[in-house]
Amino acid sequence: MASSSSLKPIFSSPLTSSPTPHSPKKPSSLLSFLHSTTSTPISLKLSSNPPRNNSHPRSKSSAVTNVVLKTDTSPETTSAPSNYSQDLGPPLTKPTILVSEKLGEKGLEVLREFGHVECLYDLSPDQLCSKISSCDALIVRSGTKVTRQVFEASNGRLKVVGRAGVGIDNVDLQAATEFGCLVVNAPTANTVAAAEHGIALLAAMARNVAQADASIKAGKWQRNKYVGVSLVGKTLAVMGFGKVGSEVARRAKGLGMNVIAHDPYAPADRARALGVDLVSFDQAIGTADFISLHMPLTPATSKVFNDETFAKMKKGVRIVNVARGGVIDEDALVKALDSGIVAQAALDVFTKEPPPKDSRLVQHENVTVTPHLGASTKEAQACVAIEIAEAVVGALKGELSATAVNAPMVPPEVLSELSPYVALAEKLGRLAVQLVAGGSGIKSVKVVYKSARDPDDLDTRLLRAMITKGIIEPISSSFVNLVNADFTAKEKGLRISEERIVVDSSPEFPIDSIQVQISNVESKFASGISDNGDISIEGKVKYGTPHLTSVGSFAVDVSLEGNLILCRQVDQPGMIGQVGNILGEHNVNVSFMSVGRTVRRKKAIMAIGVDEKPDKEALKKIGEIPAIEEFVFLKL
Ligand SMILES: NC(=O)c1ccc[n+]([C@@H]2O[C@H](COP(=O)([O-])OP(=O)(O)OC[C@H]3O[C@@H](n4cnc5c(N)ncnc54)[C@H](O)[C@@H]3O)[C@@H](O)[C@H]2O)c1
Ligand SMILES: O=C(O)[C@H](O)COP(=O)(O)O
Repeated sequence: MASSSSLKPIFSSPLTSSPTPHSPKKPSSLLSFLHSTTSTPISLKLSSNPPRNNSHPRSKSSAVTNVVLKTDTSPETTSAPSNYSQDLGPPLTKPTILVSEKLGEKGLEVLREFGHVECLYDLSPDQLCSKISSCDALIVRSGTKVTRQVFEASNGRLKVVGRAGVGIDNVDLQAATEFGCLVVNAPTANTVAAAEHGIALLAAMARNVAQADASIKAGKWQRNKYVGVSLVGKTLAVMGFGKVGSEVARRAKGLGMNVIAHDPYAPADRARALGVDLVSFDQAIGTADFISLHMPLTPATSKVFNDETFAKMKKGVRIVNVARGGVIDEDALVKALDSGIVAQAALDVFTKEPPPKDSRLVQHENVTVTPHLGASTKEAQACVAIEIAEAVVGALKGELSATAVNAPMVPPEVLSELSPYVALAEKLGRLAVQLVAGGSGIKSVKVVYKSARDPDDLDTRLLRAMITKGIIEPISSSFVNLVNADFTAKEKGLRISEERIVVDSSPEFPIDSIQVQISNVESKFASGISDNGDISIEGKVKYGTPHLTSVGSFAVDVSLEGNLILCRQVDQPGMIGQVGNILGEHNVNVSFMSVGRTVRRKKAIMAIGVDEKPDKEALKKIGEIPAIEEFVFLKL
């Protein structure tokens, strides 16, 4: 509801430095969405903020002592985290990239061309935590645990974690998301290597290769002891029919095996195309002679092979695991081996790596082991290194990453089409929140997108993220980006609902207008309240730039650049001149002006775009003009 006391001038807290006038820039990069306020007036600043003890997700004022892009836009005037956006050309300092496990030389070359690369292997958790606050990116394999403590210790500096491989179970994704840190992986480069290793273990296990090798090297000649079993004609159950699983299936078919698979999410036609039947979990484990594991380690798959499930297997089954040790309850497997339910196992991965030296499982005579070598071929490692280096450099440069694990994937063509609307979305969020009295207590925001396109043909995730950023950043110390927008909104109890309305306009443009409504709050500016009692503002993209087109029930038309003064006045001649004169006397340059009224000679709203923030004296004089009933100064 509008407060009746809102007829007084509203002063926002002053900027700590004067903004440099700039034309709005289109956010040309993902990092713009990830790490900076988009298309706002930007000035290059050297920031040497003292470290702040931020207990939670990336604060805007996090400690950075390098060049940052500071956006002088929020009422709280806090500095944005360091940024290497392409928008302003190459960064003045090189980002620091920590590589904590061995990475192929070609990948390191890609990294060195872009940043300062530090290869520090075998860091303890404490060492990693103390190093990470000076790093912009971290590249790991499966041996480094990227825990919540690592993100906390990074103090907001870590922008991207690159996993040089597939499995991201060693990265705390929830924490990464909360801290707005992008996680990328290299999902395809080691697929064939892992599949080949699975087949190698399958054959080696069936023919006792490792045991026979050890025996002959120990001076024995045990031809009868190491009689094997044949693969041809046997049933192989592939558990997890993804990239590696399907390559294993293809190869096993070539060996003459009957292949079935279990994967709750795999499309049946892909399996059928390889001549593989998708079956239930129980059917797979109950009928297979060999079981090969290829699912990820998740809460749902953790120890999914346990006493109960081993009991359902065909006696004498043989198991290969090149996925993750954690999917097997290792104590249960030892029991199943001892009882003969499982005749043999071949394991490349373990719950704890390396496994304890005295592990009964590793030492079991019917078990063949390798030290997590699935991805370790020269070819795969060369490809993985290049793939992850390019992904990390791309993310630091602000390019879209095709392998982001914790951010919505927006195809480049959609991104380029949405760019001006992304800028509009953030500005509308930023304006709407500044109309709220007290600036806080917002619980419910509705966003209405009007578009000529079918609602299903409109991906609004980026826009929602930027509206969230626009609303939250001015009123809190949270740093919001594409990765953590939904999380941050939820954490703050802010419900953002979206409505898409199909309108009769040109489908050439993805969006006709965006309206932001904030309900159940009081407003500093009574005229910002629409007929339904919500603060409501609407904007459009015109000539490629964001425009404000309505405030409450008043139509205006002002380009969203610089700052904005909204006045409600009696609709009478001379108002523009009076306000313009005051601003001119105080050396404030007016960039745009628009007047909208509901009824002639009654009430009108004047929207004035200004390059500089008027001083208190100028704002006081505007407030003293008798016909001005209320006004508000807003920073974009
Ligand atoms: N040993 C190694 O060096 C090595 C190398 C590469 C991959 N891997 C591991 O192999 C696994 C598979 O890798 P990928 O590249 O094929 O991944 P992927 O994502 O392409 O395939 C995983 C498949 O598992 C399926 N799945 C998920 N939950 C399941 C469940 N409860 N039951 C059955 N299937 C389920 C998914 O639908 C998906 O199809 C991962 O754990 C990865 O980390 C290990
Ligand atoms: O998930 C993976 O990509 C594999 O397990 C490979 O892990 P590595 O990079 O530690 O060899």
